[in-house]
Amino acid sequence: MTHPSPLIAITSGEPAGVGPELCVLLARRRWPVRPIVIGDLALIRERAGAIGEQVSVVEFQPQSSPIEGVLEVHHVPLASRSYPSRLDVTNAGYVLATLDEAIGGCVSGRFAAMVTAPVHKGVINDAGIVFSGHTEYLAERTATRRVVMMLVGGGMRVALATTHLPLSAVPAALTSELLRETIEILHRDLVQRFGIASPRILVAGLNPHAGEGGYMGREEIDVIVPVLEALRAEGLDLVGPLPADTLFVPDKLAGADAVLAMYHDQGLPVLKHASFGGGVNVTLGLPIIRTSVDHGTALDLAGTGKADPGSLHAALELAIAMAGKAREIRR
Ligand SMILES: NC(=O)C1=CN([C@@H]2O[C@H](COP(=O)(O)OP(=O)(O)OC[C@H]3O[C@@H](n4cnc5c(N)ncnc54)[C@H](O)[C@@H]3O)[C@@H](O)[C@H]2O)C=CC1
Ligand SMILES: NCC(=O)COP(=O)(O)O
Repeated sequence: MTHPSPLIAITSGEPAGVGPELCVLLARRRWPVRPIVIGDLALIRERAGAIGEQVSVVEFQPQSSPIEGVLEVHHVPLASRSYPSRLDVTNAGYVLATLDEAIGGCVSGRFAAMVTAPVHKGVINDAGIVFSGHTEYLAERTATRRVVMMLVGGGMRVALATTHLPLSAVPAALTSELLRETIEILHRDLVQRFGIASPRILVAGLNPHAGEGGYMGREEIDVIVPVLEALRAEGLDLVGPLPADTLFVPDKLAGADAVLAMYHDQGLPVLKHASFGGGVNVTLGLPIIRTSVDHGTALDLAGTGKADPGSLHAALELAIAMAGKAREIRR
């Protein structure tokens, strides 16, 4: 008996950005799952036309069998017609509706995972909706108290202890509770979602030279070291706190399964330098699987067909691998 291919939701993101056309390009490849784009059917057809892609775009019918080379779209209507590069606050609710559709489908088990094309945080906030990113939105919508953002690319996995907050707010946000829970989630998901039996995690310090014995900041002494010692006593393989400037040299990374950076721009520039266009953003700690592109809406490229689909492809590949691991665990 043949099993139907798992469905994976691909949210098409900000309609004026490159997300819709990157979704169109998914149809060029054969996937071992059934990718279902979530977005406005007419928009996806329009963007396929704009970039000269000859692909049949049809409305997703759960009862029908997938047809090779045909792009299936679960239709969520735009509020207003969208034009490449032209942000429109009236479509902010639409963007969130596509996310809600995918989240609901993952929670109910209809979708095996969700993959997100980029959204524009600014225009959603301009519409009067407080929104700092998918990561925080997914946590709220799935009632998950703590999630961890991790990027995968260039042979590295880089997780973040803090994400979208001003740099000046980072030290106060780095509490023992946050750090402990972040490391626990990272360790657990590396085991369960990535199949790494005993992950080794390199942990960065916050301050230059990891605080230089307290002369350049005390967060290492007061927060990071005590948390690492407590978790090591529970059997976790943690190295650090390491000075962030030399943590990413190849010798240090060899043998490590992941790096934990203390803030967004401590970890991500290194990873993006190594993998931009092919990196993947994963949200750990959720009850569902979510991966995403490593780039933003690229409004400067929207509608031109010049945007590189590599990161969306890598995000779908990783979601497929993670969904496969989840099926193995359930068996
Ligand atoms: N996963 C998500 O939803 C993400 C959303 N964003 C949002 O995107 C918006 C724009 O952010 P920016 O900082 O301008 O970053 P961006 O990634 O949109 O653009 C930065 C540069 O990278 C280029 N670029 C981006 N994606 C590309 C691709 N696929 N192929 C070729 N070149 C590409 C752009 O043309 C631009 O020159 C912001 O609102 C930001 O919050 C940013 C990162 C991730
Ligand atoms: N820098 C990563 C980013 O902005 C994407 O965040 P999210 O929307 O995946 O939470």
